[in-house]
Amino acid sequence: MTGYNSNGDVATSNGNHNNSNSNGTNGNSNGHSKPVEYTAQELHTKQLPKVGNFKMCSRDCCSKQGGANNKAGNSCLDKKGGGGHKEELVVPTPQSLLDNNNRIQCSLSPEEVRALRVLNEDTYPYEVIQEIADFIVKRAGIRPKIGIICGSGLGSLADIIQDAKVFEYEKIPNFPVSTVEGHAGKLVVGTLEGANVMAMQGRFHFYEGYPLAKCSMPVRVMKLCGVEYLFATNAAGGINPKFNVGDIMLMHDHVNMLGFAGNSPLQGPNDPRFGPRFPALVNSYNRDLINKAIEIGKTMGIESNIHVGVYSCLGGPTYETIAELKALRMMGVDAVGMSTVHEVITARHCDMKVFAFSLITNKCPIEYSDKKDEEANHEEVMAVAKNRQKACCELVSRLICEIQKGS
Ligand SMILES: O=P(O)(O)O[C@H]1O[C@H](CO)[C@@H](O)[C@H]1O
Ligand code: HPA
Repeated sequence: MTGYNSNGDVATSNGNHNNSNSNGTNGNSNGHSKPVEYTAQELHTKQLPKVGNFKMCSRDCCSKQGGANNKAGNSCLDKKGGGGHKEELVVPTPQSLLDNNNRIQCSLSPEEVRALRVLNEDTYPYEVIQEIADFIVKRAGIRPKIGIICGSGLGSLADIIQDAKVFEYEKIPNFPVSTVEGHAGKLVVGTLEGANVMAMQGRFHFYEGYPLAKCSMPVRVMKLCGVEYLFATNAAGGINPKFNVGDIMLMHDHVNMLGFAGNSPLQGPNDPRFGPRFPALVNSYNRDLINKAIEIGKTMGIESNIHVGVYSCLGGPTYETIAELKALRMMGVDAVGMSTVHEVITARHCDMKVFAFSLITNKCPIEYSDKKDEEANHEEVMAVAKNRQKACCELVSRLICEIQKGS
């Protein structure tokens, strides 16, 4: 296995991470050029290459180009050599990096190694998150105070932002990409009700294959951009039998099912620049904002559609079984989804104020039935979200207006 030790050095599974081969000399025994040398500091200071230019390389490919077995060193990994991918940044397969003694043999630059490391590691170093935040703030020209995460089909929450600067996730260095329908994959920065805001039109879910720390990494980006308030929204199934499709549940607590299974966005070494090792989560959902939202709901004439309740996040992408739904209800859960909790944990860890709500897009069945129309599906989720986007937008804008009045 290839990995990185705490110094940022490339290491192989046998723990050998020095830059010499079995003869104690540098590189080239298999045609790949000199092994990479870099310091941990270097890994954190260089501009990152664009992912779009990456091309995969395998040992076979190297062999064809005269790589692994070529004494002349004409590897496609060696950009100075006679390799086939000279013009491109090559992402090597792990095997192609190892010589016959299982030692790293390649000519990746420190920047390339760092980009690969960020791509492959579960957690993001503080410095990388700082770079992403700087990238956004510099181009947006403002420091946002409120961060919004748009739930499935609720991307219109970002469409009401004025003087918007839009960043596609793909064009933000080291940002993951959205893969779910109803999550456009854009970051929108601008103003709403006079407040500087940034909104994620598209969030990252565990079931997309991202580790939780990666799913909620944008919350840390928000923090380093200057965000003080996180507004997290989601589409969810209503478990509380009093909830109807189209209702809004203001989250006042959560049950972290992924946490029960030993998974947390805060797993791994803790960086105290973000927050403490053991953060408390009681009072995670700002009571003042919940009360204000209830008042706003009354003035909007939708008080009977507004509830306060407990959300639970499961890993997805399957919707829940009847037995799971019954268990969740017994645990006091009112609405269920596949997101938000890891974002809230990350936001509370770095001391952001949190407001979150679920749009109830479907009623979860609690009895076995053959009726197909009682089964949850993503098309229905998005259709309901589209129908209720006006109310959700109004709630969010008016709450931001209240925050602005108080500041
Ligand atoms: O939580 P959001 O992103 O709103 O999306 C919800 O809708 C999708 C399922 O229809 C899942 O991703 C679930 O989490
Ligand atoms: O019923 C649901 N279950 C899980 N996630 C969801 N997202 C929308 N509806 C649901």
